[in-house]
This record gives sequence, C-alpha cells and structure tokens, in this order.
Amino acid sequence: MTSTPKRPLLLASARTESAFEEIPIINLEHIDSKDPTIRRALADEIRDACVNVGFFYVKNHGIPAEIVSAAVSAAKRFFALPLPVKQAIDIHKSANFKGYTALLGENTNPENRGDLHEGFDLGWEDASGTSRSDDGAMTGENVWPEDLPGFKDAVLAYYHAATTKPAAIMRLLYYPPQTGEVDDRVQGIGAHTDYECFTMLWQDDVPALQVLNNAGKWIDAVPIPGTLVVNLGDQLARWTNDVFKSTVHRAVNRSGVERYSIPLFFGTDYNVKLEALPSCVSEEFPPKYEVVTAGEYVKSRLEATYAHSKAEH
Ligand SMILES: O=C(O)CCC(=O)C(=O)O
Ligand SMILES: [Fe+2]
Repeated sequence: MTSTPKRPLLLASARTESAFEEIPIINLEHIDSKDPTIRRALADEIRDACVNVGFFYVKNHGIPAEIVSAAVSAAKRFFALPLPVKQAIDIHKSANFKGYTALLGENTNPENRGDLHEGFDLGWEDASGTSRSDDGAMTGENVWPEDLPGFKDAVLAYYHAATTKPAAIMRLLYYPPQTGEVDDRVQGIGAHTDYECFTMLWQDDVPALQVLNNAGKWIDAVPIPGTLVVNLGDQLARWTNDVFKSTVHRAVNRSGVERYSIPLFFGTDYNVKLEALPSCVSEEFPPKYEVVTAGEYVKSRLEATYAHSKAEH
C-alpha cells in the first residue's frame, strides 16, 4: 500500500517566495480577547511573521512606559560610571556570563574584530534576590554594581514587568556613535542570530538595527516609539527545523549620538532538549540540527562570543 506523503503541519502555511522589504507591526491590544476569532487572527499574523520574516514590532505590549524609562535611565547611569567600577563586575569574572561587557569585549560575528558596545547582563532573579535553581549549564548568580542606588530595582522592575521566572537573559546595551572612517569589521554588534527562542528588544530613537532579508539585503528596523522589536532565535528555529526563521541582524550606530537598547532573550528551560518537532520533519525535510540541551547551546554560543577577550582576564 502506498501512503500519501504527510505534509508537515507547520509547513502547511506556505512561506512567501519574495524577500521581505518591511518588518510587520503587530498590535497586541486584543491578545486577551474573549473572541477566539480575534485571537486566531492575531496568532495567524504572528505565525506569518515568524515563517516569513523572523522579526516583527509589537505595539500595545503592556509594559508600562514609566517602567521602561526608569530602566533606561538606570542603564545610562550605569554606563556613565568610571571604568574601574564597571570592570569590578566584568562578565569574565562571573559564572555563566553575568555582569559588565567592555567595549570590544564581545565579538558576535567571528569575522569581525569586536563589537563596539558596552553591556550589562543578568539572569532571572525575584524580588527577594533569589535566582533560578534549575539553570543547569547556565547556573550563575547575578552581579550588581557598587554604589548605584536604585539601579537593581529599576532593572528588575523591567524584567518582572516583561515576564515571570523564565530561562531568559536581560541585557542593557550602550552603543557609542561611530563617526568618520568606519572599519566594517568593528560594528556596534556584528551580524548574528540570537541564541534563545525569541528576543524582545526595546530600542531608543537612534536608528542602528538592521535585519538581513533572504535576498541578502539589509532592511532597517527603524525606531518606532512605543513599540518593542521581537525576533526569533535559534532555539525556535531548531525546534521547528527552520520553519520559523532565526533571522540574521546587526546594529551599526552611525547617527553621531549615543544609543541605548534593552534586549530580553526568552529561552526555553535550559535542561530542555532542542529536538525538531515531529510536525516539522518529513522525508523531504529531515532534521537539520544535532540535538543539544538549550543550556548547552546558549552556553556554547556565549563562550564563542566572548572567547577573544577571555585571555585579558
Ligand atoms: O541593540 C540592538 O538593536 C540589537 C541587539 C542584539 O541584536 C543583541 O543583543 O542580540
Ligand atoms: Fe541579536
């Protein structure tokens, strides 16, 4: 008996053949609607963006503006601290990448010479200071700067407004302007994909973020006030065997002024195996990736990103 070839469930929605020129804006206002058709229409919009672009803006995301602005001013105060105070909590001194990243400390694109940003990274911590106990390969306490009143509270308020107890990494980023002759191998953040399921990025009004479309063209993710930029990362791409796109992006700040952004990388629990879902695999589309745990994957990507500056510490 010949069986009809089964179309993988997720592939049933066709990917458009043309390369995207724009990043869709999705309104989350009715995400909790009691009407299932409204929720379904929203889900379809999100799924379309996940399959065809890998990036979308969200508006009416529900994070209060005052919590955002308090986190942003905390970031500005942190990056304005004297270098030795920031270096005291350098990311190389902590377990699993918590703390301060100096200029050129990270090199997200291995073909480059280092990223022209400073950063501050933290993992989940609740209001009483307790971090997750089950982070496996990514276990590590947060580190906080000395003498910066209100910093921790403002940063955690944003984290807690965005989510509850995930395997996530939150970052504060500062990009100095790049003016004059720009070395293409030193960018704000070099071309890369993100390591987790999806990223939710707050960016200020300084343009820098660019997204690579499937024709190899960089599309600007221009700042849109009141929105967050969401992009998919490698964990979802691996789970869906690349049905959902983990899209390459970079940031180059040629504006002449300083830029700040706050990405929050939502991952699956670190002990979960990233194994392609049966609905995304077929004879025609065999599994593309070897199976690893989410924690091992994120850790190995972070180790590669920071390898070039490790010897200095
Ligand atoms: O700052 C940005 O606009 C992008 C940051 C980013 O891509 C990252 O941290 O992975
Ligand atoms: Fe990124």
